[in-house]
Amino acid sequence: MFIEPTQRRESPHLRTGWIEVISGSMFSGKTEELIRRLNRARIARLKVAIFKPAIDTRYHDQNIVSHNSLAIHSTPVQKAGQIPALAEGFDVVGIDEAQFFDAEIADVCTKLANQGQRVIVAGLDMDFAGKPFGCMPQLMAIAEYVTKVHAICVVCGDMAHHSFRLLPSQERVLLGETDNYEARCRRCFVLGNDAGSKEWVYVDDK
Ligand SMILES: Nc1ncnc2c1ncn2[C@@H]1O[C@H](COP(=O)(O)OP(=O)(O)O)[C@@H](O)[C@H]1O
Ligand SMILES: Cc1cn([C@H]2C[C@H](O)[C@@H](COP(=O)(O)O)O2)c(=O)[nH]c1=O
Ligand SMILES: [Zn+2]
Repeated sequence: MFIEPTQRRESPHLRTGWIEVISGSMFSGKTEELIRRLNRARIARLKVAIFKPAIDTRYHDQNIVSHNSLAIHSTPVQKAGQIPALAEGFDVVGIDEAQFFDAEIADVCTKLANQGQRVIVAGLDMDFAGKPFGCMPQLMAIAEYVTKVHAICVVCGDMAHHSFRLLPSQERVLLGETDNYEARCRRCFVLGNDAGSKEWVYVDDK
Protein backbone atom coordinates (compact mmCIF):
# COMPACT_ATOMS: atom_id res chain seq x y z
CA MET A 1 0.00 0.00 0.00
CA PHE A 2 1.21 3.51 -0.81
CA ILE A 3 2.16 5.47 2.32
CA GLU A 4 0.91 8.99 1.77
CA PRO A 5 3.23 11.87 2.59
CA THR A 6 1.73 14.39 4.99
CA GLN A 7 0.51 17.64 3.52
CA ARG A 8 1.28 20.67 5.65
CA ARG A 9 -1.70 22.83 6.37
CA GLU A 10 -0.49 26.30 5.46
CA SER A 11 -1.77 28.09 2.40
CA PRO A 12 -0.87 26.08 -0.75
CA HIS A 13 1.43 28.91 -1.81
CA LEU A 14 3.66 28.36 1.24
CA ARG A 15 4.07 24.61 0.95
CA THR A 16 5.54 22.07 -1.45
CA GLY A 17 3.24 20.10 -3.68
CA TRP A 18 3.95 16.87 -5.52
CA ILE A 19 2.69 14.50 -8.20
CA GLU A 20 1.56 10.90 -7.63
CA VAL A 21 0.82 8.60 -10.58
CA ILE A 22 -1.26 5.42 -10.27
CA SER A 23 -0.86 3.32 -13.39
CA GLY A 24 -1.49 -0.17 -14.74
CA SER A 25 -3.76 -2.15 -17.05
CA MET A 26 -7.53 -2.08 -17.08
CA PHE A 27 -9.13 -3.71 -13.99
CA SER A 28 -5.89 -3.29 -12.00
CA GLY A 29 -7.49 -1.05 -9.34
CA LYS A 30 -6.30 2.40 -10.48
CA THR A 31 -9.65 4.07 -9.90
CA GLU A 32 -10.19 2.23 -6.61
CA GLU A 33 -6.80 3.44 -5.38
CA LEU A 34 -7.44 6.99 -6.61
CA ILE A 35 -10.78 7.09 -4.78
CA ARG A 36 -9.16 5.65 -1.63
CA ARG A 37 -6.51 8.38 -1.56
CA LEU A 38 -9.04 11.14 -2.29
CA ASN A 39 -11.43 9.93 0.41
CA ARG A 40 -8.58 9.89 2.94
CA ALA A 41 -7.67 13.44 1.99
CA ARG A 42 -11.29 14.46 2.60
CA ILE A 43 -11.24 12.73 5.99
CA ALA A 44 -8.19 14.91 6.74
CA ARG A 45 -10.46 17.88 5.91
CA LEU A 46 -8.39 18.86 2.89
CA LYS A 47 -10.19 20.45 -0.05
CA VAL A 48 -10.32 17.96 -2.91
CA ALA A 49 -11.04 18.68 -6.61
CA ILE A 50 -11.48 15.79 -9.06
CA PHE A 51 -11.35 15.84 -12.86
CA LYS A 52 -11.75 13.42 -15.73
CA PRO A 53 -11.69 13.85 -19.52
CA ALA A 54 -15.20 14.58 -20.82
CA ILE A 55 -14.77 11.76 -23.36
CA ASP A 56 -15.01 9.17 -20.54
CA THR A 57 -18.77 8.66 -20.25
CA ARG A 58 -18.48 4.89 -19.81
CA TYR A 59 -20.23 4.43 -16.46
CA HIS A 60 -21.44 7.98 -15.70
CA ASP A 61 -21.12 11.41 -17.32
CA GLN A 62 -19.91 13.12 -14.11
CA ASN A 63 -18.82 10.55 -11.54
CA ILE A 64 -15.61 8.59 -11.60
CA VAL A 65 -16.73 4.97 -11.16
CA SER A 66 -14.54 1.90 -10.58
CA HIS A 67 -15.24 -1.55 -12.05
CA ASN A 68 -16.45 -2.63 -8.61
CA SER A 69 -18.88 0.32 -8.39
CA LEU A 70 -17.04 2.72 -6.07
CA ALA A 71 -17.88 6.25 -7.16
CA ILE A 72 -16.80 9.81 -6.50
CA HIS A 73 -18.08 13.03 -7.99
CA SER A 74 -15.84 14.69 -10.59
CA THR A 75 -15.80 17.56 -13.06
CA PRO A 76 -15.48 16.43 -16.69
CA VAL A 77 -13.20 18.72 -18.74
CA GLN A 78 -12.56 18.87 -22.48
CA LYS A 79 -8.92 19.98 -22.25
CA ALA A 80 -6.15 19.76 -19.65
CA GLY A 81 -5.72 23.55 -19.82
CA GLN A 82 -9.11 24.03 -18.11
CA ILE A 83 -7.95 22.32 -14.91
CA PRO A 84 -5.78 25.02 -13.20
CA ALA A 85 -8.58 27.61 -13.03
CA LEU A 86 -11.07 25.02 -11.76
CA ALA A 87 -8.59 23.64 -9.20
CA GLU A 88 -7.78 27.00 -7.65
CA GLY A 89 -8.07 26.99 -3.87
CA PHE A 90 -8.03 23.18 -3.52
CA ASP A 91 -5.38 21.27 -1.55
CA VAL A 92 -5.58 18.01 -3.50
CA VAL A 93 -6.31 17.51 -7.20
CA GLY A 94 -7.35 14.06 -8.49
CA ILE A 95 -7.34 13.23 -12.20
CA ASP A 96 -8.64 9.94 -13.66
CA GLU A 97 -8.21 8.43 -17.16
CA ALA A 98 -5.23 10.70 -17.73
CA GLN A 99 -4.20 8.79 -20.88
CA PHE A 100 -7.04 10.52 -22.73
CA PHE A 101 -5.82 14.05 -21.97
CA ASP A 102 -3.87 16.18 -24.43
CA ALA A 103 -0.12 16.70 -24.07
CA GLU A 104 -0.62 19.81 -21.89
CA ILE A 105 -1.60 17.61 -18.93
CA ALA A 106 2.05 17.19 -17.84
CA ASP A 107 2.60 20.97 -17.69
CA VAL A 108 -0.71 21.36 -15.88
CA CYS A 109 0.27 18.81 -13.20
CA THR A 110 3.67 20.49 -12.82
CA LYS A 111 2.04 23.89 -12.40
CA LEU A 112 -0.37 22.61 -9.74
CA ALA A 113 2.39 20.82 -7.81
CA ASN A 114 4.66 23.88 -8.03
CA GLN A 115 1.81 25.90 -6.53
CA GLY A 116 1.78 23.57 -3.51
CA GLN A 117 -1.05 21.24 -4.50
CA ARG A 118 -0.96 17.45 -4.15
CA VAL A 119 -1.77 16.00 -7.59
CA ILE A 120 -2.91 12.38 -7.88
CA VAL A 121 -3.19 11.11 -11.45
CA ALA A 122 -4.51 7.71 -12.54
CA GLY A 123 -4.25 6.32 -16.07
CA LEU A 124 -3.53 3.38 -18.34
CA ASP A 125 0.19 2.86 -18.91
CA MET A 126 -0.32 0.89 -22.16
CA ASP A 127 -2.94 0.71 -24.89
CA PHE A 128 -4.47 -2.47 -26.35
CA ALA A 129 -1.37 -2.96 -28.53
CA GLY A 130 0.98 -2.85 -25.55
CA LYS A 131 2.29 0.61 -26.51
CA PRO A 132 2.78 3.41 -23.95
CA PHE A 133 -0.45 5.40 -23.83
CA GLY A 134 -0.34 9.13 -24.69
CA CYS A 135 0.93 11.38 -21.93
CA MET A 136 1.43 8.58 -19.36
CA PRO A 137 5.20 8.03 -19.86
CA GLN A 138 5.79 11.75 -19.36
CA LEU A 139 3.60 11.89 -16.26
CA MET A 140 5.42 8.89 -14.79
CA ALA A 141 8.75 10.61 -15.46
CA ILE A 142 7.86 13.88 -13.73
CA ALA A 143 6.02 12.35 -10.75
CA GLU A 144 7.58 12.06 -7.30
CA TYR A 145 5.66 8.83 -6.68
CA VAL A 146 4.61 6.14 -9.17
CA THR A 147 2.45 3.21 -8.11
CA LYS A 148 2.01 0.40 -10.61
CA VAL A 149 -1.01 -1.77 -9.88
CA HIS A 150 -1.87 -5.11 -11.48
CA ALA A 151 -4.98 -7.04 -12.40
CA ILE A 152 -5.51 -10.80 -12.54
CA CYS A 153 -5.23 -12.53 -15.93
CA VAL A 154 -8.73 -13.78 -16.76
CA VAL A 155 -7.30 -16.62 -18.85
CA CYS A 156 -4.79 -18.20 -16.44
CA GLY A 157 -5.05 -16.38 -13.09
CA ASP A 158 -1.49 -14.98 -13.11
CA MET A 159 -0.71 -11.33 -12.53
CA ALA A 160 -1.93 -9.24 -15.50
CA HIS A 161 -0.36 -6.05 -16.82
CA HIS A 162 -1.93 -5.91 -20.29
CA SER A 163 -5.38 -4.86 -21.51
CA PHE A 164 -6.37 -7.31 -24.25
CA ARG A 165 -8.94 -6.00 -26.73
CA LEU A 166 -11.62 -8.49 -27.73
CA LEU A 167 -12.68 -6.60 -30.87
CA PRO A 168 -10.71 -6.25 -34.14
CA SER A 169 -10.77 -2.41 -34.02
CA GLN A 170 -7.33 -0.77 -34.32
CA GLU A 171 -8.54 2.66 -33.15
CA ARG A 172 -6.52 3.69 -30.15
CA VAL A 173 -9.50 5.12 -28.30
CA LEU A 174 -12.34 2.65 -27.81
CA LEU A 175 -14.23 2.96 -24.54
CA GLY A 176 -15.41 -0.19 -22.84
CA GLU A 177 -15.14 -2.62 -19.97
CA THR A 178 -15.45 -6.43 -19.88
CA ASP A 179 -17.47 -6.28 -23.11
CA ASN A 180 -14.41 -5.07 -25.04
CA TYR A 181 -11.36 -5.84 -22.90
CA GLU A 182 -9.75 -8.50 -20.71
CA ALA A 183 -6.91 -8.21 -18.24
CA ARG A 184 -4.15 -10.58 -19.36
CA CYS A 185 -0.66 -11.59 -18.25
CA ARG A 186 2.24 -11.20 -20.68
CA ARG A 187 2.00 -14.79 -21.93
CA CYS A 188 -1.75 -14.80 -22.57
CA PHE A 189 -1.52 -11.33 -24.15
CA VAL A 190 1.13 -12.52 -26.62
CA LEU A 191 -0.86 -15.70 -27.40
CA GLY A 192 -3.76 -13.43 -28.35
CA ASN A 193 -6.87 -15.25 -29.54
CA ASP A 194 -5.00 -18.58 -29.26
CA ALA A 195 -5.00 -18.19 -25.47
CA GLY A 196 -8.77 -18.60 -25.40
CA SER A 197 -10.99 -16.41 -23.34
CA LYS A 198 -12.72 -17.34 -20.14
CA GLU A 199 -15.15 -15.61 -17.85
CA TRP A 200 -13.34 -15.31 -14.54
CA VAL A 201 -14.91 -17.65 -11.98
CA TYR A 202 -14.12 -17.05 -8.32
CA VAL A 203 -13.06 -20.26 -6.58
CA ASP A 204 -15.44 -21.23 -3.79
CA ASP A 205 -13.48 -21.50 -0.52
CA LYS A 206 -15.79 -24.13 0.97
N1 LIG B 1 -9.31 -9.37 -14.06
C1 LIG B 1 -9.47 -8.63 -12.95
N2 LIG B 1 -8.45 -8.47 -12.08
C2 LIG B 1 -8.61 -7.75 -10.96
N3 LIG B 1 -9.76 -7.11 -10.63
C3 LIG B 1 -10.80 -7.21 -11.47
C4 LIG B 1 -10.72 -7.99 -12.66
N4 LIG B 1 -11.92 -7.92 -13.28
C5 LIG B 1 -12.72 -7.12 -12.53
N5 LIG B 1 -12.05 -6.69 -11.44
C6 LIG B 1 -12.61 -5.74 -10.45
O1 LIG B 1 -12.13 -4.47 -10.79
C7 LIG B 1 -11.82 -3.77 -9.59
C8 LIG B 1 -10.84 -2.64 -9.90
O2 LIG B 1 -11.54 -1.69 -10.68
P1 LIG B 1 -10.93 -0.28 -11.04
O3 LIG B 1 -10.35 0.37 -9.83
O4 LIG B 1 -12.01 0.47 -11.77
O5 LIG B 1 -9.75 -0.68 -12.04
P2 LIG B 1 -9.03 0.22 -13.15
O6 LIG B 1 -9.34 1.66 -12.86
O7 LIG B 1 -7.57 -0.09 -13.02
O8 LIG B 1 -9.59 -0.24 -14.47
C9 LIG B 1 -11.29 -4.84 -8.67
O9 LIG B 1 -11.38 -4.50 -7.30
C10 LIG B 1 -12.20 -6.02 -9.02
O10 LIG B 1 -13.38 -5.97 -8.24
C1 LIG C 1 -6.55 -0.55 -23.51
C2 LIG C 1 -7.40 0.57 -24.02
C3 LIG C 1 -8.45 1.06 -23.27
N1 LIG C 1 -9.22 2.05 -23.73
C4 LIG C 1 -10.35 2.55 -22.92
C5 LIG C 1 -11.25 1.50 -22.34
C6 LIG C 1 -11.77 2.16 -21.08
O1 LIG C 1 -12.90 2.96 -21.44
C7 LIG C 1 -10.59 3.05 -20.64
C8 LIG C 1 -9.76 2.45 -19.55
O2 LIG C 1 -10.48 2.42 -18.36
P1 LIG C 1 -9.94 1.73 -17.00
O3 LIG C 1 -10.47 2.64 -15.92
O4 LIG C 1 -8.45 1.69 -17.04
O5 LIG C 1 -10.54 0.37 -16.95
O6 LIG C 1 -9.79 3.21 -21.80
C9 LIG C 1 -8.95 2.65 -24.95
O7 LIG C 1 -9.64 3.60 -25.37
N2 LIG C 1 -7.90 2.18 -25.69
C10 LIG C 1 -7.11 1.17 -25.28
O8 LIG C 1 -6.17 0.79 -26.02
ZN1 LIG D 1 -2.46 -15.39 -18.36
